[in-house]
Amino acid sequence: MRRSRKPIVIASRSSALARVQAERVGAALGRLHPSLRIEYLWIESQGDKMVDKPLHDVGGKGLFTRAVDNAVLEGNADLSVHSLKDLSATETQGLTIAAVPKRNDVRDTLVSAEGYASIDALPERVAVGTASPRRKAQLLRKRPDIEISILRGNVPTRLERVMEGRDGFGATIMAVAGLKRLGLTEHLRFPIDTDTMLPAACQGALALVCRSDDHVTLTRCLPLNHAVSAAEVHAERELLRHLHADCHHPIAVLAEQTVPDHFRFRAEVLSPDGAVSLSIDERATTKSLRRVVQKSAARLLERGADRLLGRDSFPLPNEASPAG
Ligand SMILES: NCc1[nH]cc(CCC(=O)O)c1CC(=O)O
Repeated sequence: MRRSRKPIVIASRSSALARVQAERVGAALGRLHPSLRIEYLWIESQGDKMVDKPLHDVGGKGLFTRAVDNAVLEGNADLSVHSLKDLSATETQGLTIAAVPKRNDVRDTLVSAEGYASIDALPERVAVGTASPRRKAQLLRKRPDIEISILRGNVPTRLERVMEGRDGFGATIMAVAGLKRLGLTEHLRFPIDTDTMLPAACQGALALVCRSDDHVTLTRCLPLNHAVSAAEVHAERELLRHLHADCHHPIAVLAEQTVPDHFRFRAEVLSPDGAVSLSIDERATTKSLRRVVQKSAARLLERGADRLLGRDSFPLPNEASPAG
């Protein structure tokens, strides 16, 4: 058939991490469909070019994904591969997540030239570079003395700036998954357990995105979907939607299957300075997960999550201060 000779075109950002991720997915699709040619369309995003400013100043994280989304929407590519953490929790009109492969390590890790083994071990007033409001708030919550400064750029650049001690950064926090995928495992000596630092929604997971009406690509991608990972990340994205939040907000959320059919669902909403935090820690079954997410969101909102997220200028009620 002619159709099977048409290549499958995968669009992706051109950063080192994005390339590795897209090529892994391409290789897996190639193994599933040996008669298909796999081609790549590398797109340098606006966000990758502007590394010195906070994301919200350069136009939000849509900058990283919009050009790639458009390539798929316009038919220049069949599929895009993203770190799911970088995607908005609301799907772009006309696109859908075709598959979520098995999720990688969800944790963050502490990276420093000095080899500090934990957040507690960091020296007083050390400068930690991060552009993540979540990591900033979580660090300040544990260590209010730490000086946070903005460190953006792709993973190898950030690593280099910290390891060479340039610009005075004493340490940074990175996702374990990104370092693993890039083969930078020598920097994975000090992972932070999820009780100490709950990760961002969908950390460690990839998304294969295609046009919602492209049943050929949807069908081809389906075998790459990992049902448990998909259930976890869908729960995490649902919490973000209930809270009208994304990764610009100091929010952490993790759904994890503990034993088949049973999940632990944790979330944390912080004030930007880490002074206040609200957390929830729930159990759910596959069947109840959706309801548990919804109830958790309602409870976080009741306890003042909206105000923590800066949607209201009212002072915080007393019960919302540092206990949570
Ligand atoms: N924000 C950038 C980003 N998006 C996805 C990853 C790593 C891989 C992942 O979490 O899936 C990273 C790097 C990091 O946070 O250190």
